[in-house]
Amino acid sequence: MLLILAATPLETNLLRQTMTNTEHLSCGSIKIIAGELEGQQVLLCHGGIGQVNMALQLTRILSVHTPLAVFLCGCGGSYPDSGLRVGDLALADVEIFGDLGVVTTDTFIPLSHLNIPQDKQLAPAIKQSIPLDPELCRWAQLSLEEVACGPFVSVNCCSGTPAASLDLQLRTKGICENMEGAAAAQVCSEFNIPLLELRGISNPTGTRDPEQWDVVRGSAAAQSAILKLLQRWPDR
Ligand SMILES: O=C(O)c1cccc(C(=O)CC[C@H]2O[C@@H](n3cnc4c(=O)[nH]cnc43)[C@H](O)[C@@H]2O)c1
Repeated sequence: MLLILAATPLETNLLRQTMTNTEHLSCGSIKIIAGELEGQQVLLCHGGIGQVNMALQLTRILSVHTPLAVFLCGCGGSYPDSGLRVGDLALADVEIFGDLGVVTTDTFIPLSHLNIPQDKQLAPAIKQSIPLDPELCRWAQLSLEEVACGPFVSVNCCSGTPAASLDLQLRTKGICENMEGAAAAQVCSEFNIPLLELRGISNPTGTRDPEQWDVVRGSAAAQSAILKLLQRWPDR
């Protein structure tokens, strides 16, 4: 069984319409839809917007269910030099906690670069970035015709100005910004479950001009790619 996850129901419309033999389950306060998609047994659910929502809900689900892999999908913002446009598809090879650190007058210091004493016996280590399963990522890249693969950046504070967007791009070399991926990557790594993250571009980062945003188009691109991957998923 595979777990398909998105932040919001808007990002799973197409998948939910395509699902067959559905059954509604609950896991605490989370609603899970169990069913079939492209011949695969799947669970589909929504983690909510933001890293805390996603970490909490995914932890709840993985405490009860053990999927072969988690497919995280949704929309995201493209960084200026990524070459990505609205409707394009992006695949994460690593997830970076983009705003975990300290803003000073002239720079940003990642939390991992501060000399914070750590005792890994007593507390979890600081993680600034989390690589996603390389085998799954490579398989997805080969299975999809047009997809840009690169670092994704998860933020609590989105890049709403050109300066913020450029700064994050330069610091992280990221191609796509979002608000949940790094949290999902950390939870999946804790549970030893491979994560694949695919996002359709809904907007360029650095602007809040509604003319340049299309969440429906971005979300549709990611969902179409998920359906394609399910058709090609090898029986394991
Ligand atoms: O109104 C704004 O300025 C604004 C800025 C960033 C995101 C939003 C959203 O309503 C979408 C949040 C949702 O979509 C993902 N997402 C899409 N584009 C971006 C982005 O440029 N930066 C960060 N997250 C983005 C995100 O994963 C959320 O789930 C509104």
